[in-house]
Amino acid sequence: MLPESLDCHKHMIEIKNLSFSYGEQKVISDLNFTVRERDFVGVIGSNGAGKSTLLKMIVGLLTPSEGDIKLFGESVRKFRDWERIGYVPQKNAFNPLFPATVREVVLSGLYNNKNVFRRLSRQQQRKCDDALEVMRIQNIQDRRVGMLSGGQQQRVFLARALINHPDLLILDEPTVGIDVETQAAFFELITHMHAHHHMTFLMVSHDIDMIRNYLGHDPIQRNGKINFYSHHSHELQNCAAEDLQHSLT
Ligand SMILES: Nc1ncnc2c1ncn2[C@@H]1O[C@H](COP(=O)(O)OP(=O)(O)OP(=O)(O)O)[C@@H](O)[C@H]1O
Repeated sequence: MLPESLDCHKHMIEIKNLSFSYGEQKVISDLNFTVRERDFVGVIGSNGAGKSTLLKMIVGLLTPSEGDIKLFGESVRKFRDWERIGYVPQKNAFNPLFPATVREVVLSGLYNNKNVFRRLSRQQQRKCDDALEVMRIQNIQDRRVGMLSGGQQQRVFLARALINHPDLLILDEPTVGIDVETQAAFFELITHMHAHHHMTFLMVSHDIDMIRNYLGHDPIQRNGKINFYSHHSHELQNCAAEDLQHSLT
């Protein structure tokens, strides 16, 4: 562990004494956990362990029964800067009749209450082109999303999450329904983003091999049936070296 003075990595997510129950069923109990800038945290656990519930609390879709979550230093209850966070929920599926095209869905990642009715700028269209290219879906951008395969739809959701260049990407089993080849390419892409673009990741996955290969064999923390694996950049490199590397990439 580095001394406090060298820990220059900001806290992206701070979880304190967090508990959550659905009625009588307690799903998360007294969880304390911190995700720092540039960490890659993998969350593994059996079905029903509470992983999705945890992510939903982090992105403000569920309210904790007890405790608090801070995002970029601010309580999730007051947090408004959602553009800094990309979130891909589990088991997305569009109704086949859903009328939007791939491009429209990806662009919708840019909308907030303020600009939903504004004309999109050239820069925003470029961001969309970049996100489509990264997920290799430029060739299907004019197709209706409801008509695509599950794996193609998942790529659309990922492109939508990436369009704002978020600082923090939260992914709930992002490769479910994606073929093995695309899964490998996807993991390569996100590990590249982590290593070279200094993004922070929190990812639920059932792919224990991928998690262990990238984050090590032993969980750094357990809560009930949930195991947390992490690549702590702040423990592996000192900040000056990292900043130099950042300025060179
Ligand atoms: N809306 C809900 N109302 C009541 N109980 C729920 C609700 N959503 C989830 N649960 C229950 O809470 C528990 C945790 O569910 P959650 O979806 O967080 O688990 P998970 O670890 O993500 O599981 P999986 O790996 O199967 O996706 C399960 O027992 C589930 O049945």
